[in-house]
Amino acid sequence: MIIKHTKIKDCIIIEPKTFIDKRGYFFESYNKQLFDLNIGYSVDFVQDNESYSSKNVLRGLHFQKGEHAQAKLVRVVKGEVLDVAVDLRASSETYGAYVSVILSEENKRQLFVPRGFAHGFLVLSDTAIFSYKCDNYYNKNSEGGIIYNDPALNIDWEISEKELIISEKDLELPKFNTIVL
Ligand SMILES: Cc1cn([C@H]2C[C@H](O)[C@@H](COP(=O)(O)OP(=O)(O)O[C@H]3O[C@H](C)C(=O)[C@H](O)[C@H]3O)O2)c(=O)[nH]c1=O
Repeated sequence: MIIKHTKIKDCIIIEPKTFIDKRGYFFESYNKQLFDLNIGYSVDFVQDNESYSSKNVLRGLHFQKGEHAQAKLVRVVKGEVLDVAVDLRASSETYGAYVSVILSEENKRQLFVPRGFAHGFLVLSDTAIFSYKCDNYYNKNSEGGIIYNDPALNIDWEISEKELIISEKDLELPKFNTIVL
């Protein structure tokens, strides 16, 4: 497992060791002992999610508020996405900053998004299967979000608005400077 730090403390890129032979490949997509050792603390994931999306679908930017906040370990099983995490931790020196990472079935890269972040992704390939672990259960009443194109975040999604496929719910998300965690 290779760990790569990003410009945001605690938001970590993980590249698992892949074993390739004439049959194909194998890699451990999650190993608690290795993960916790590299993250530096114990993360107890309790829920796995999977979504399937077509090209130009953008899901996000989402978070859960308060005690229902979720840390996520995200990866792409099929296809390729531009994955974005925004630091919403009020005491963080990178508050309001974001990291964007290409996650794909090819690079098998994973991104650990700690609690206190908004998360979203844009599908770059024809289709994408997105799979992730959460360390807290889904709680509909604590869902929050930020509109993906908020100038205050200035996220470069590298796509024009007219090409985007995005839910009505996500189009109505508030701006960064109005959110309450
Ligand atoms: C997240 C979630 C959703 N649902 C139900 C609620 C809706 O009826 C349906 C679709 O939910 P939603 O449109 O919120 O799905 P996404 O837009 O993929 O949401 C996710 O998108 C970004 C990328 C994230 O990081 C979050 O994990 C999550 O918010 O699944 C559940 O039953 N359990 C869940 O954990």
